[in-house]
Amino acid sequence: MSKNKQIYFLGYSGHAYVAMDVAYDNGFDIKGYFDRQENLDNPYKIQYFGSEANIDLKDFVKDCYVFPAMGSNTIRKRLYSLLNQLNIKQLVLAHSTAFVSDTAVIGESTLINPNVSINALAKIGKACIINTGSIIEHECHIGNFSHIAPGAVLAGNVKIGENCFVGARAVIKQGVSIADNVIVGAGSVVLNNIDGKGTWVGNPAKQLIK
Ligand SMILES: CC(=O)SCCNC(=O)CCNC(=O)[C@H](O)C(C)(C)COP(=O)(O)OP(=O)(O)OC[C@H]1O[C@@H](n2cnc3c(N)ncnc32)[C@H](O)[C@@H]1OP(=O)(O)O
Repeated sequence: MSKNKQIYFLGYSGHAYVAMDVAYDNGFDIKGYFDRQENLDNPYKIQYFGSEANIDLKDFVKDCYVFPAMGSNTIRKRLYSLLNQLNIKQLVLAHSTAFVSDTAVIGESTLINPNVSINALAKIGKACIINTGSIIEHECHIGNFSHIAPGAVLAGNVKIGENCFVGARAVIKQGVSIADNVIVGAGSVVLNNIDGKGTWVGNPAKQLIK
């Protein structure tokens, strides 16, 4: 099979399983995975090659793609940066049931899961997760390493910073801007801008102070 259809994964747990389904949906041959520890369940019956930190990764993967598939924004950012430094081939993985406008711009190593809609002129950063069934409306911007969880809705012109997490089924009102490093709880409804980092929950969303 051509190297253009061969891919290695960094990480092999719940989030990676979903990303692997998207890779298979795109006709990729998964060559195996790197992780700190071997996944002994190995539900996809793929080969383990050890930790990416312990080998000459670029030489090992040659001209194949590598996808950072960790649910943690922080770890995904670190792995993305490693791939970038080593000049290893990265790509956008988008499931065939997702709608992505031709006018949308998507950064490399971003995962777009089944039944997502990404509408006109949206801009999505690098190594983001646009999770199952979420809706990213026209002209939304999402910063690098952010995760939009299943079923979340970003109405038109919403801006989300870097390293954010928008919980499952959260709704962000049109035109709202959210700063870097913000967490929005599952099912929360954000009606106003969020200017500093922190966790916001409820309808209307309020900052969670513990
Ligand atoms: C494929 C996937 O699985 S992707 C992952 C999808 N997962 C999600 O979307 C989950 C998102 N996470 C949440 O919503 C979490 O509850 C968080 C991050 C907002 C808060 O978590 P924690 O900091 O652990 O808060 P904790 O559970 O201690 O709750 C603190 C308070 O906030 C309230 N609260 C927590 N989450 C929410 C929420 N989503 N909406 C409203 N209130 C909430 C709690 O009821 C509690 O209130 P109390 O103090 O009056 O009892």
